[in-house]
Amino acid sequence: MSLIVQKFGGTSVADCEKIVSAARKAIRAQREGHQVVMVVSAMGKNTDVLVDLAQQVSDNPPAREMDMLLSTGEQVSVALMAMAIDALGSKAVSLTGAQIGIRTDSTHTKARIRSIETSRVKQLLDEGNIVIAAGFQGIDENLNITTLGRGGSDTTAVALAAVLDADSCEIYTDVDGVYTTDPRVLPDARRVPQIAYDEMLELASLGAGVMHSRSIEFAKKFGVPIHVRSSFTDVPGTLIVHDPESKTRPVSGAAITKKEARITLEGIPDEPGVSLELFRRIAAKAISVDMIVQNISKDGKANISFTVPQNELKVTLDAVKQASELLQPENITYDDHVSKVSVVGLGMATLPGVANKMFRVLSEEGINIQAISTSEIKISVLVSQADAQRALQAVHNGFELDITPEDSPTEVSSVRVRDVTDPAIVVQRLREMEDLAIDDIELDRSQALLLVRRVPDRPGIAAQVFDAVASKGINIDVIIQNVGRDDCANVSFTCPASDYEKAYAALEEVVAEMGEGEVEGNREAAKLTVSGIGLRSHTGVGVRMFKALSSAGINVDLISTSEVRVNVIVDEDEGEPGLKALQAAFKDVLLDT
Ligand SMILES: Nc1ncnc2c1ncn2[C@@H]1O[C@H](COP(=O)(O)OP(=O)(O)O)[C@@H](O)[C@H]1O
Ligand SMILES: N[C@@H](CC(=O)OP(=O)(O)O)C(=O)O
Repeated sequence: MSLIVQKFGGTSVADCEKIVSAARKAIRAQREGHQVVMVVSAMGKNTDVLVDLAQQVSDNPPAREMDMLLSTGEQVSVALMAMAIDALGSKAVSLTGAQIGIRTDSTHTKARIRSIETSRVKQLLDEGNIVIAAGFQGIDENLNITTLGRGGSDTTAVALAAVLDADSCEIYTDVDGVYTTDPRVLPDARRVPQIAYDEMLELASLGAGVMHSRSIEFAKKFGVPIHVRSSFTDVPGTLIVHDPESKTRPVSGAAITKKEARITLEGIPDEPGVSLELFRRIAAKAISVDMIVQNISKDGKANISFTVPQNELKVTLDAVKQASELLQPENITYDDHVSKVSVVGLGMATLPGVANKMFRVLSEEGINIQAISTSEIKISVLVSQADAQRALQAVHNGFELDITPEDSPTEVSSVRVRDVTDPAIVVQRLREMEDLAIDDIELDRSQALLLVRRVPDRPGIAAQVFDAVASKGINIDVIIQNVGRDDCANVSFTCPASDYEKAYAALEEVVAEMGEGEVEGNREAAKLTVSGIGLRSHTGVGVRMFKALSSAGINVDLISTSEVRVNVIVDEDEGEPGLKALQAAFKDVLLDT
């Protein structure tokens, strides 16, 4: 008999009428012959209400007690759901995370799943029940209640689908699928019939709140197709699978994170181990650092900027202060009113010209780019919060995301291509639940690194620089722009070493036109890439990387991060030893491919 996991988010169970309607959906699926596991979130904005209550009694509520409190929201809704199903004449049993046996680590409010018991759920299903699981919660080894981070019910649903070998994992929500960008922010966003795991992973981690990014990590790792659909209509929705919607489009979606904070350390030593000292302390506080931007140094000094969620600025600054005792930065600056606008697409890796197009579109809108970070399948820019909405609209129009690609699939089908249900595989899945998985560690020795230092920090600069380079037919790889001092910015990028001279000449022309800036470069650079799943959400990945490189005495010139890749640029002669150091550092999590 096939098994379906159906997840209903807060908006889909916001009132009793909606609970009854969700109950009907589950009963219908059961009558069609499926076993049904429901995963249910807290009603409406109930979790926010609970957070608010906590803040009324304490400025700094203990994380353990937050979990005790927040988990009650889901307990209310699962019980009501079971009652609704019972009243409609079907059998149902509700279970908390602990009752299912969702074991997590002890990182309260951001716990990671370690294993899931399946026996009780399976038995209840075999007895003809609809099993209703409380989303977003688990229990640690000391029986403390934990929660998986805001939005974590998606992760509960996909994790249950993975361990139960479900045929389908349906995410019911208040939108009828995944859109090219948040339809509430941009009304001309378009629903896509299909999107690739890697794209959704990046989009979710860059602000597309429709899915919790860790749920996509699970789905990708275990090959679970996710079907996002509406609780209120029968529109076919969106399938999240391995392949993208279109093979001809470079960009599949855009996202915005409105509330970010940027922190910059100016004038720190440009030596092996510096990044490690900084990010080790931040990772110890379980903060996911985003958009790390490091520029190569002048006079032995480097600048590092990075972003964190606005509400984590204070804790991050504490960690930065600790690191500063050792690093002695000349200056620390921060801005807690920045937004990040990103475009994502698997096609970007092979179709050229995406970056300069994005910068051009923003420049035409007169929007100043404060920082840039790119990886193979995403480009992110940091802009002021006041410009964010206009920036999103401009890139959405610029990449014609509102227009359906010609090769877009016409049908959405959520049936899983089942792999072999070998008990040994399931046991292994349980053991590996949320482990870091590295697919590959690569060394690319054919890169050159170029830098334009001290360009004026005003709208249109990035467009001017990258239009000039692109017009010479040069394929740009990683781009980094950092916040500079004295209203100046530094722009770095890599390109094939064979194009180094051409790129250098193009930059000199641009600098001459601008009347400001200095060009520098290194024809002999190497790119080291670690790719896998959960690189950003596993806060220790950067630390492991920087530790390995610094122990081998290797200095990092430039860093770019994304959810699925971390790239570092080093001198070419340090490429080979760097590769060996990274292979040794990630040996335990490197997948055999
Ligand atoms: N790319 C996107 N596609 C669809 N919805 C998105 C996207 N980005 C953000 N969203 C937002 O995600 C919301 C659904 O997520 P959420 O409110 O967490 O729902 P639920 O309560 O069902 O978990 C939508 O209402 C929409 O505003
Ligand atoms: N109720 C939790 C967990 C969750 O995933 O909710 P939703 O499915 O409504 O995003 C939260 O608000 O974070």
